Formats: sequence, structure tokens, C-alpha cells
Amino acid sequence: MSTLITNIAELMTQDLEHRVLKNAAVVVEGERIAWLGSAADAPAADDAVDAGGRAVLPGWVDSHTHLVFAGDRTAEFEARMAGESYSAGGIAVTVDATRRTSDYDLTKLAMARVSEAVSQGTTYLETKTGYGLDVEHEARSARIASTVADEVTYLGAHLVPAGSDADAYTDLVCGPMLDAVRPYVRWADVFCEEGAFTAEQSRRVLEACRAAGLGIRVHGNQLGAGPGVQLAVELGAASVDHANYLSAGDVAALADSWSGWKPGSGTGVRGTVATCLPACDLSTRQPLAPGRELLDAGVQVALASNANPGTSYTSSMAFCVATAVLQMRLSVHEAVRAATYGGALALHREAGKDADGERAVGSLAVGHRADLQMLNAPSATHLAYRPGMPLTYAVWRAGVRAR
Ligand SMILES: N=CN[C@@H](CCC(=O)O)C(=O)O
Ligand SMILES: [Zn+2]
Repeated sequence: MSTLITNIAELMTQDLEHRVLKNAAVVVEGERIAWLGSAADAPAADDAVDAGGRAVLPGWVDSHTHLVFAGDRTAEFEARMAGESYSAGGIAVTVDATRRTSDYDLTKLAMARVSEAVSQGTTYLETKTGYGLDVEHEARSARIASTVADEVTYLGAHLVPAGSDADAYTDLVCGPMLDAVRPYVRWADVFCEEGAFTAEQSRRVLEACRAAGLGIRVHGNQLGAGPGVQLAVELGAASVDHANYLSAGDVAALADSWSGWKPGSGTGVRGTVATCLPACDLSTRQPLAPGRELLDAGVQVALASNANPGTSYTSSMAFCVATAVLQMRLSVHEAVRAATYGGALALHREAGKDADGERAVGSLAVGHRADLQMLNAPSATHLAYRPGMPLTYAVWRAGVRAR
């Protein structure tokens, strides 16, 4: 079954050549993109959709969310808006509520959050554990996450639970807890920050998880300068997320990590993506991550929602893109790229693999997964020009119409 989507005013491909086509068309066949180009040259298909002069771009790749949780942190948010600052300790409130929620209810909550994201144009989504913090509940979160998200990250090292010794808890994270989550996860993460895990503890977690075959990522430099970025680069993490407080040395280390990468062909050795989380920065009143500076230095940048109940209770990637343009000084093309191709790069899914039939996501090209969104607007510029407007008009996820 094939579908021709035609009469597209602007097709922002985010492919390796950064092509933006006018008066374009796309053919979707099964789960893949079978053809794209000028509408005048489009081949016939079983079915046709008239875009009516709207814009089409890749679906958002949200490479950083925490969706498996229960409970509410409105009071903490209100206190923060009244002047209090965010601290890692708030995580414990969500851990408590999450542990007290049944599998069925927790799954329903997570599924509803994924649906919310998809209805706003997200077509590929990562989510993390991290609100279980004991072997039983981390394994449960990982299992539930694996039923609702495309990619699952083990974040047992989110917070040292009250009453636990930090080093003993780190041993647990590196040992029995890792064994219990291992069947469900592809990535491991650590919150390397004052009040969470030290550099030494973070290193132990990342090394143990890497040895177990997981890809690694880091929450770093969110609340102040710290060792997260350097550790992430040194250990070859796929991404360091937050990256608000960066020294010149941090930016240089991230840039250096990309020296073996050829952006024009998408080949070579990937470095560490800097994943900026602007919705979180606004909600915690932190300075926005220096996305402009990172791009100018040659760092590959992603934008993600960081949807979670504490610091960023939104899965709106369009909001992140608008903020990146309006306040972080990215161009629309750069911001959309960071929210699509950048996220895919941070998840090592930008190129796909022939061997297991895994298709590339985050950009539009023949053979890639047919993950597309159509805006109720003639160009992607409207994402920033009309911030906050409900511009998602249609969504295809792996070739299936999801909205
Ligand atoms: N920074 C650490 N973890 C989350 C917040 C989790 C929470 O406060 O519940 C984040 O990415 O912002
Ligand atoms: Zn996070």
C-alpha cells in the first residue's frame, strides 16, 4: 500500500544535504519513504493526500523524556515560581507516588503521555527509568517503558534514595539493579550533579553499564559547572543532556569529540551530542543552554523536551523549537534539525542499519522510516513565528497515520 502526499509547499528534509524542497511530494510505502521530490514528477500511488500548500518535515525525535511516573509536583512548581530554586531532592516525591501505583495504572499514564507527544508531531521517543530507585521498581519501570517508547534508558542513578549510603547504592545500580533492567533497556544514564551523583560514582555507573553492552548518556552541568560534560566525552557517551553551565574547555571537548565525524556523509566516529532542554531551563529558571555557541564551535546539538513532572512538564517539541529560535538564537532550520536529526544522532538512529531492518529516523530520504509531520502552515518558520499555536495538522509514524 502506497500513499502520495502531494501539494507540499515546503518539504524540509533535514537530510545530509539539508534540502528544503518547494512544491514537493512524498510517497510513503509501508513503513518507509519510497520517493520524494518535485510534485510535478511524482509517481502514481494507491492513495493520495493533498497537503493543500502546507509544510511537511520529519516527525520530532524526542531523545530525552521521563514518562514512567505517577503523582504531581504542582506545589513544587509553584514554590519555584515564587522564588525557590530547583534541587534534585524533588525526585523523591515522584518516586514515592510511582512506587505506590499499580503496573496497570503506571502503564496507562505512560501510554497517555506518549499519545500526547505523538499528537504533537513526535514520532520517535526515548524514555527513562529513574522513579523506581530499587531493584524491583526500576525493573518494573524499564519493562513498562519498553512497551510504550522506542528507546529505553536505565536511570537507576537518578537520586540516592533517602536513608541509603551513596556508595552502597551505586554498587546496587552497577550490580543487581543493572542485571534486572538489562533485558528492557538499550541505554544507561546518570545524573552527575551536586546533590545527585559525584563524578566518581557516575564513572562507576557508566563504566559498568557500558561493560554490560549499554550505550551511555549523561545528565550533566544542569545546575552549575561540573564534571558531567568532560566525563561524558571521555567515556564516549552518545549525549550529554542539559549542558547549561559550560566552560570554554567543556565546549572545546564536545567540539573535539566530533573531529572524526563527517557531517556531509554522516559517516565516521560519532562524538557526544549536546542535548539542550529549553523547556526545562524555562521551568527551572536556569539560563538557557548555549546552543548557539555549541553549534558555532562545531558541536552536534539536539533539542529534547525532557518531559517529566519536576523540571519540564511538557512534551511539546514545537515549544522547544520556538524557544531555541526566539531565545537561543538558532535559525529555524537549525532548531528543527536539532529536534529531528540531532535527536536521532543522540540515539544513534540517524543512519539505520540494514542488517536488522532498522530504518533511519530524524530525516526524510528514500528508505528512511516514514516519520513525518504536516503543519497547518506553509513553512516551518511558522513554528517560531506563531509560537504556542496548535500547528500539528497530520502525523505519520512508521508510515501509519497517527493523527
Ligand atoms: N535532572 C535530573 N532529572 C530530571 C528531573 C527529574 C525530576 O525533578 O523529577 C531532569 O532531567 O530535569
Ligand atoms: Zn532528564
